[in-house]
Amino acid sequence: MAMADTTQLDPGLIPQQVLPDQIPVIDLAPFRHGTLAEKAQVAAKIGAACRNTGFFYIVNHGVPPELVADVYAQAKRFFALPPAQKAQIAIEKSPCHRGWFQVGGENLDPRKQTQNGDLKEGIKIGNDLPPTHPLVLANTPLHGPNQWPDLPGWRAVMQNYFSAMESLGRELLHSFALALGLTETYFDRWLSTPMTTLGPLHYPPQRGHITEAQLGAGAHTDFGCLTILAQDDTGGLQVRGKSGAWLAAPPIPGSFVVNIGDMMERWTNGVFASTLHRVVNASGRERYSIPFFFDPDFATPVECLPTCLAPGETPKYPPTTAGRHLLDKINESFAYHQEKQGP
Ligand SMILES: O=C(O)CCC(=O)C(=O)O
Ligand SMILES: [Fe+2]
Repeated sequence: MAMADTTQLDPGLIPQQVLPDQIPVIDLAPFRHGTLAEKAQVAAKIGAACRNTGFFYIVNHGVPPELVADVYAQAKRFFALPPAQKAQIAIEKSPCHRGWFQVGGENLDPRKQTQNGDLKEGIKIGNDLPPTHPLVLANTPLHGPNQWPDLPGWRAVMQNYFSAMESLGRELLHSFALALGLTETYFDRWLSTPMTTLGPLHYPPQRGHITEAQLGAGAHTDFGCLTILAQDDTGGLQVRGKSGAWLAAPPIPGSFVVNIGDMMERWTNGVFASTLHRVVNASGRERYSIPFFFDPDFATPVECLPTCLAPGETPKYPPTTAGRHLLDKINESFAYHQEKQGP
């Protein structure tokens, strides 16, 4: 392929093939429909993955494949618009971090990517709260209305997917609670108005000599509690294994990739791992992915969970809140957001 010939990967960017125990494929059906014992077995597998690389695939998750296909179709429809039309919903116009960001608008590895941000564009879609919602009236950062493009049918598809993923996120938090020795519904008290974000991404093909100075997505850990990712068949997602080697996390049809973010690592005092990952799109093709970030209510206290402190141990992190934690992380990655400090 002529295009691939012009692409040269820095040797450090070539991943190892993943072994099944490094990023396991977990069948969620027995968790969704099974007996208590079957649920406990699935939770134990999820707990083992969260304590290891913090990454796993889920299958039989209950989200219809047609809905996932519709979201890809609508995301591609938006990204194919002329830039001026996309800019009508530019994220810079939003008081609550919603809308389109252009290629380079997010920089997930500012230490290595000193000249350019990530080689991807994206859209941030959150919980669409009206101006009269008490949290919006109280000027709570990151809460408010979405910016919707003027594309018939677009909003309905995104909202359907958003709801399906929110339900799945709640279910996964149930499994996390069981895996941590807590009651299944332990986290539910902090999920009244969870800070959830659907963020379709488009990675243009990357050519030439590819180095860490600009990747599709620079090496980073996710900010929040948990991420549920749909990736297309292009490949390019890499996860840093416990040994320090970069592992390929290839597409598996019908699956989602689930991973732990920094907030969950902090909440569990490091019991669950928030692991570096990155996207190297050397395919010569466009790549699309659809991450969904699931975080609890803004005011949630994030301090060492009761089951995560061994006798004699002290917490590794001072207490914070979910909102403060997310604002700090967003400010590190989105230059435009830095003046929006929050409380
Ligand atoms: O596109 C992907 O496969 C991963 C994206 C990602 O890691 C992120 O947006 O946090
Ligand atoms: Fe990520």
